[in-house]
Amino acid sequence: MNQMKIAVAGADGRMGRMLVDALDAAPDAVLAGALGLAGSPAIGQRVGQAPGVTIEADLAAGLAGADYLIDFTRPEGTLKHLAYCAEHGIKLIIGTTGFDDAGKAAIAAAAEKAAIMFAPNMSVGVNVTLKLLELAAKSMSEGYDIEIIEAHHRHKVDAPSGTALKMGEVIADALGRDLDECAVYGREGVTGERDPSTIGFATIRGGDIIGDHTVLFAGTGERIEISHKSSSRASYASGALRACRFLADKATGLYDMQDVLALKD
Ligand SMILES: NC(=O)C1=CN([C@@H]2O[C@H](COP(=O)(O)OP(=O)(O)OC[C@H]3O[C@@H](n4cnc5c(N)ncnc54)[C@H](OP(=O)(O)O)[C@@H]3O)[C@@H](O)[C@H]2O)C=CC1
Ligand SMILES: O=C(O)C1=N[C@H](C(=O)O)C[C@H](O)C1
Repeated sequence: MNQMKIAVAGADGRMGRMLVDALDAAPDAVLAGALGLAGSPAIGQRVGQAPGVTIEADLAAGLAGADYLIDFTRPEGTLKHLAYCAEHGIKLIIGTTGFDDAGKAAIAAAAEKAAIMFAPNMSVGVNVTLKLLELAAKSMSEGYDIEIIEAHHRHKVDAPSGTALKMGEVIADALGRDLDECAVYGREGVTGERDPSTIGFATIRGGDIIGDHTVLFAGTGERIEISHKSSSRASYASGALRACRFLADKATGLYDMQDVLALKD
């Protein structure tokens, strides 16, 4: 079998370790390289079951044998990796969240030179939930207040989560609204009555919560809650491998998990 040669960025991180394990278990893929942050004690450490793979800070060394890079790091790290992958035609699977508009534009531009998967949540369940939210928002466009509540572990550095923001975008699009104009990120003090055109966000951080998202449609006399709860990071890792398989025959272009799961209209 022709195995996919996949490198992992942030190989010593929570998702990086999970991805290395998933690659070790995948019959159609092999860990072909590993990247770490320069200065980290992880540099030079051996990872995975494939012989000779060590965590490298130097991109040329870490990516020498790879056709794919899976990157769950930080926006500044991903953008550095992005430039290298675009230049060398390495397919890039981006799970990192917290990009600003300039970062997102750089990803779109790089997709003209390499195939890129960019999704704030690679789990099948969350991506099906996005589809359910589109339907719910269209059916409850009047008379329902929409609030998005997310909870994550104490180490998470960005808020709201990339998934919560994506949920907001999907709902705003379905309602013909612009999320930048209607999002309310937290409330404090005398806020006045709720504006029905807004989409509210609430963020919880604590302990080892892997990732919970609930969208509340609160009407008169009833409320609907659509929730997804992660109980293992394995679902993100298996989604990332599925994304690699999807990119196998793509040379360029920007894709998301809705493409992988054929959930686009
Ligand atoms: N799309 C999805 O399905 C999912 C997305 N995520 C996202 O993935 C990202 C990583 O999450 P998680 O694994 O929990 O985070 P961790 O902090 O556990 O891991 C991050 C890794 O990236 C490395 N890193 C940090 N900064 C840089 C940099 N500037 N350049 C290169 N490498 C860097 C870290 O190195 P060091 O340890 O030395 O700091 C570490 O190895 C987050 O943005 C998170 O939101 C998470 C889960 C699922
Ligand atoms: O940082 C995390 O852990 C997660 N981040 C992603 C996000 O910001 O949505 C995906 C998942 O919720 C876990």
